[in-house]
Amino acid sequence: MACARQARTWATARSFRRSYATVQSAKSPTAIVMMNMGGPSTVPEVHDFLKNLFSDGDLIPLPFQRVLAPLIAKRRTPKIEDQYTAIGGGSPILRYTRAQGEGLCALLDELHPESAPHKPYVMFRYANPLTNSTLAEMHKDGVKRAVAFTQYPQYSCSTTGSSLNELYRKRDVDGARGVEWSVVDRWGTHPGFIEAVAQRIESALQKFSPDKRSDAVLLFSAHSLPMSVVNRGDPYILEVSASVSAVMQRLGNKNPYRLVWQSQVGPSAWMGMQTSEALKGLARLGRKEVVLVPIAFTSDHIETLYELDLEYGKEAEELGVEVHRAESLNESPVFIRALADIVSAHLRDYSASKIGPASVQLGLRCPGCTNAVCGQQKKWLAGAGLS
Ligand SMILES: C=CC1=C(C)c2cc3[nH]c(cc4nc(cc5[nH]c(cc1n2)c(C)c5CCC(=O)O)C(CCC(=O)O)=C4C)c(C)c3C=C
Ligand SMILES: [Fe+2]
Ligand SMILES: [Fe+2]
Repeated sequence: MACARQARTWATARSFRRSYATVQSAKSPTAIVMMNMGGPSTVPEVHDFLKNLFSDGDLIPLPFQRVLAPLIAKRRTPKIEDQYTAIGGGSPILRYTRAQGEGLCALLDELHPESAPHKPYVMFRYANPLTNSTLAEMHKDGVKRAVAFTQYPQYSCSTTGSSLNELYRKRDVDGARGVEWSVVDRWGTHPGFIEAVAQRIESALQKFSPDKRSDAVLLFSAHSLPMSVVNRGDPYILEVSASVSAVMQRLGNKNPYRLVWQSQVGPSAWMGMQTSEALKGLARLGRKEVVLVPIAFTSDHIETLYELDLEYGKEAEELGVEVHRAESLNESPVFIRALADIVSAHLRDYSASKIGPASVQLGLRCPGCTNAVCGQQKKWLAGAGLS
């Protein structure tokens, strides 16, 4: 009985807090915070991007991280600079994320007028705009309600988890403090996302001559994960697999397919099979028509434009394999509509108290997790992120 009474009191307090915040934020925008890793927009920004990336203990825990991270970044910079030069002089992720955010907020104003106006903010983990500068912008705009919206469709502690941990560390900074936060932390099987990917695959299939089309192998390719992360119970592999299954179902399972993994870094064991090995293996088995499908990242980046297109493209040519890559989602209107639907449903269900500020799944730490910040971040978000 006492428990039920306590739960009712909490529910009333939360509902009061929400309506109070809504009245307070009558004139300030609802912030839709587009979280992602980011990328260097120009070649001279590569070094700082890598330094930030190797300094992130949630992604790559290193002994003596503060000392080692700058050294590793410096050593790796020339190679990665060459890759960004080869794809046109920088990462297009900021441009695409801004376009996606603007498109989705324009739709959201119609889909969920109760929380309008909606304003997109980009919050990158390793490249500008970084967390602090985004929070400063939100503070300037007087934001009181914000949705932290991960742009990774499938959840991993090394990606979305890292961005949320960083937000938690900055919870007392102006722009974050006193803001009512909620989180969209994964959406890898949302029908709109699946539809957008399926349409990209259908366009790629059209590039084969009709007699070869149904033989083409759909090779879904996602960024790999170190086995140490997989083995502590990270949900990413499962969630990417679920996306692939949903896309195949939408396509009516008309083509054979495999899910393979790319972009492993360093000498430790990573999730396989590697994409380049799979291409070689398929060629050996006489499968000479392949569609490469990026499934875990929605905008172009070095893994699509350099690794898939240039590196594997050349490899495929040598192997005599006809490869077409499914275009990244980038500014696909079907995809932008999906983003708007995802946030609109979240805002509706949250304001009706049907869901909490974070998903039930986000509340569960990986069974093998030893990162204390993950636990603190989840507790903070479960309390509506109010400091
Ligand atoms: C869903 C996507 C990604 C996961 C999961 C991921 C995990 C992960 N990555 C590293 C190490 C590096 N990743 C690097 C670049 C990079 N990573 C992703 C995406 C995921 N990473 C992207 C899209 C990019 C490229 C960014 C771009 O603008 O193109 C790099 C830097 C490049 C390099 O030095 O090779 C490193 C390092 C780890 C260790 C990891 C899981 C723990
Ligand atoms: Fe990565
Ligand atoms: Fe985890």
